[in-house]
Amino acid sequence: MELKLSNLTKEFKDVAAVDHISYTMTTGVYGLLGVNGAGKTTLMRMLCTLIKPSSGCITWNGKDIFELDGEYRRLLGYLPQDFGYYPDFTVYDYLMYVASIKGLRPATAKQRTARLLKQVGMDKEKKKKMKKLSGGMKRRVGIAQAMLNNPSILILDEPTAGLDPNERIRFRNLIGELAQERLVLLSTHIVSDVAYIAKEILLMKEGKICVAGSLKELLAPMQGQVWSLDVSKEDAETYRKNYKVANVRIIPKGVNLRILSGQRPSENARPESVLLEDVFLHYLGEGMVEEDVSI
Ligand SMILES: Nc1ncnc2c1ncn2[C@@H]1O[C@H](COP(=O)(O)OP(=O)(O)OP(=O)(O)O)[C@@H](O)[C@H]1O
Repeated sequence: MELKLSNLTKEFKDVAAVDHISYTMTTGVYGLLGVNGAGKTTLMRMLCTLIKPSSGCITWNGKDIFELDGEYRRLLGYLPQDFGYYPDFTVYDYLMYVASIKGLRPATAKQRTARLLKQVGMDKEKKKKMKKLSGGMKRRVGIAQAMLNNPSILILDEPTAGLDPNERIRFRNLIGELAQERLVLLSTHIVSDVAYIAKEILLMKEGKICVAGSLKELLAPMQGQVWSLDVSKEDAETYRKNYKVANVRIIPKGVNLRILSGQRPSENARPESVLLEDVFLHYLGEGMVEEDVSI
């Protein structure tokens, strides 16, 4: 099983939303990480054959996916960022309806729906109307609908958007489970969504993959470049101007900074182990501020 992107490009008027991407994926979870506007959705929509590339190609086991057409789409499950549902349908009826659109026979549809409702933990809620579900529950139904045809390729666009931390963990576990026998590509701008479960993480910026690999491979080159430093509020401002600061935390004596630097930024700086957040900042240029710190 191999999904291969070769020199894949999608241009809209004056923007290259996806810019000459080449990458090969097999089974397991692939995490596509990038800030808003990086090109994640455009890439995923091409992988779902919803839009055609401007140039380059995507092949599944060596064959162009647009030529495979329906044959490819039968292997595909997709959860778009805003997935449409009928608010007055119950969860069960909604899934049965999607199953019929996907061309499943009624007996298979019933069987799959029952199994998926259990797998995504929505069995008890199956008679609830879609409009009455929480954000996390809706997302779980979203995954279930994408899984109805037992796809070999599962594409999830921002599946954890709007979820609380518990739902996020639950979701990660579910995705990890589903990826045992299929290719799962999941986009997010939340680092922790992919840090634990992705076999490979692709960092995307301005239409390009700037770095990709396993968590270990992404962390290794940055060892020895992450520091923790306690400073006064006044000094913090200077450090923030002069260094990439991955995190700012108020402490009783002032401010604790997490600094990315090839050189020790101060004698008092303590080395820290690298996190995926640091890699994100290093390549994508955005850090995190834990608290409201107007310094
Ligand atoms: N149909 C379109 N027409 C014109 N420009 C578009 C179109 N779709 C996307 N773009 C542009 O392409 C770029 C990438 O957008 P895309 O939605 O793929 O990014 P993203 O990484 O999914 O962002 P987000 O996390 O905000 O959804 C953006 O500059 C966007 O404005």
